Amino acid sequence: MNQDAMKKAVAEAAIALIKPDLDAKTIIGVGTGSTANFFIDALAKLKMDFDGAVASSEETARRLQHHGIPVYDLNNVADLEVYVDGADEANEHLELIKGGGAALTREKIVAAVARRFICIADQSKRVSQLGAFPVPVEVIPMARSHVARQIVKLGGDPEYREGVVTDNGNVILDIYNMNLANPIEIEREMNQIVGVVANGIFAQRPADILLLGSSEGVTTLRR
Ligand SMILES: O=C(CO)[C@H](O)[C@H](O)COP(=O)(O)O
Repeated sequence: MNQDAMKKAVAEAAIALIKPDLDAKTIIGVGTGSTANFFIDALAKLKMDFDGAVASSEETARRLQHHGIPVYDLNNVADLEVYVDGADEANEHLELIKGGGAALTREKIVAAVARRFICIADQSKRVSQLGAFPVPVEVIPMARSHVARQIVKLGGDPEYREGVVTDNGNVILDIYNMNLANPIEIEREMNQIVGVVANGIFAQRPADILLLGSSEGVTTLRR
């Protein structure tokens, strides 16, 4: 089974998981990336069974709308039953690194609001310790150098993601070699730096369910 087939399999497993709880009022939070795209395409087949979606990026909003799924502004949504999204890394505690697609801030906001966060990923994303994947940090453009210097003091090696502007008009620093033995602490410390909008460590709000695809099938991990 190739990687795309695994992504499709976990996307369909997420659909099977949420389907029994859908009703005409359900609004679903939808993530960003290639795995999330498989989820959106599968979700389209159920579009008569729920109300609509909140998107974690402009790209996801466009894909949902292309399928005829209504997209709501999160500010107008009181209750978000579930959020489904991919990840760049996931550990056994369902703590994640996200933001390879530069959508981490909106992803974090939607994950914070949702009652359940289902993470979908292929087996290659599973790690024993987070941190081989560089941690993306969304930064206010004028603070880029200041934030980079502060991150060096925390032990990381920041690299500016050239040419990328987020949906919020900001820039991304990718942080290499950060020691993430305690991801909650590093997530907090990076959030303290003036100019940081959000960082891609999802440890304070990890996933509730992780669906991992491998050639043997889909494994479900719960917190
Ligand atoms: O965090 C993300 C986007 O900001 C994605 O969920 C993450 O990069 C995984 O992407 P993919 O499913 O394409 O491997």
